Amino acid sequence: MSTLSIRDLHKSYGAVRVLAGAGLDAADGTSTAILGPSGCGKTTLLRLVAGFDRPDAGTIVLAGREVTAGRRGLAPDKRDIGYVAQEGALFPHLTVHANIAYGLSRRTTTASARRSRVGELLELVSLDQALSRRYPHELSGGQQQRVALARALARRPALVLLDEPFSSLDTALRAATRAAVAAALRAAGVTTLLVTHDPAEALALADQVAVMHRGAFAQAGPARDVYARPADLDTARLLGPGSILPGTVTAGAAVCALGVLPIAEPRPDGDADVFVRPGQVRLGGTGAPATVVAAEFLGADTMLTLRLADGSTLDARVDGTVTHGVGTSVTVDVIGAVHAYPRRVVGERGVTAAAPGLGAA
Ligand SMILES: Nc1ncnc2c1ncn2[C@@H]1O[C@H](COP(=O)(O)OP(=O)(O)OP(=O)(O)O)[C@@H](O)[C@H]1O
Repeated sequence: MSTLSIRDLHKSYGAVRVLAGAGLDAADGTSTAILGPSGCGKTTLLRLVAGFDRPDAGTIVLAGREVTAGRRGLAPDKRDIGYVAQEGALFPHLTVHANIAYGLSRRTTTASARRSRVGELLELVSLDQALSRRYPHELSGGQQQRVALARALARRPALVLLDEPFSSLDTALRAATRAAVAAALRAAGVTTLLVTHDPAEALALADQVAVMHRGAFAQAGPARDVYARPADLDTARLLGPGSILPGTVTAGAAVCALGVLPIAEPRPDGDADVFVRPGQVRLGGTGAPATVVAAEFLGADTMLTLRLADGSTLDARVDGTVTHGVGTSVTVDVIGAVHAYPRRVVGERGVTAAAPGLGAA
C-alpha cells in the first residue's frame, strides 16, 4: 500500500516553472530518496507535501486522504507529517527533552508518559539519555540532527520528510549521523521522503531512489536498479562520475575508442554517447592504447585522466599505489557493461536534444 501518492504536480513562482507534472508513489514503511541537481524543485515538492505551500495543479494523497482537496488543502499540522530541515531548526531556548516533547500534547499525555516517550526516542536515534537536559548549542551538529529526527518522530507520523538533513555536517560526522538516522528510521518503520543531491546518500539510505530533473521525475525504482540502468545521460551523471565517449550502438553493443563493449540496456543502432564509470576502467592487458594526461592522488585511489586514440578523454579510478606520471603510455580495458544513450545534439538555440531518428533514451 502507498502511504504517499503524488500525481501530476505543477507549481510556478511567477514566470518560473518549478514543478512540471511530478508524480511519485512511496510504499508504506519504505524510504524514498529524491535525488536531483540544485534548483530542480526538490524542496518545493517537499513543501507542497508538508502543506507549507499549495500546488497550482495535481494531487497529493497521504494515507488514503487527498490532502490537496479544497481551496486551501489540509493544514500542515493536520497532515500527520514529521519534518526535518537542513539544519534541524531546534528551538534554541528549549532543552533536548523539551524540544522532543514539544509536539506531544499536554492535554492527552501525562508528564511521565512524555518522559518515557522522549527516553524511547533518544534511544531510537542512538543518543545518550544524559543529553536530554542540554540545550541545542551544547550539542554537535550531528547530535542536533538526531534530536530533530526524534522530535519529528515523536507523534508517530505517517510520513517523515527530510530536507538535506546532513548537508551542514562535516564528512566524518555525516557518515555517523547518516547511519544512526537510517537505523532509527528503519526501527520506527515510518515512511520517509529524503531530499538530497548526494548520490551516495540516496543510494545508501533509500529503498527507492527517485531522480528529478527540471521539475519532474525522470526515473524511480530500487536503488540498485536505478544505478544499474539509468534512464538517461543526466541520470547516469547524477548517480556518480563517468566519462562520455563518442561512439555508436551497433548490433546491440557500444563501439567507441575503447573497442566493442557490452551495454547495460538495449538501445537502437545509431550515434551514441557512451558512458563509462571510472571504477570500470582497468589498466594493462590487451586493451585500447591511451596516454596519462593527469593524475590525482586521493589516498586509497588515484584518479587518472587518460587520452584515447581518437582524442577523447577517459577518467580511471585505479589503486592508490599505482604511480603513472603524466605522459605514460598505458592500455585500458573496461569491466562490465557500459551505458549508451542516443547522441545529444545542440539545437539551433543551444537546446540539447536527442539526435533525430533515434527515439527516446
Ligand atoms: N518562493 C519562491 N519564490 C520564487 N522562486 C522560488 C521560490 N521557491 C523556490 N523558487 C525557485 O524554484 C526553483 C527550485 O527551487 P527548490 O528549492 O525547490 O530546488 P531544489 O531542487 O530543492 O534545490 P537545492 O538542491 O539547491 O536546494 C529555484 O529556481 C528557486 O529559485
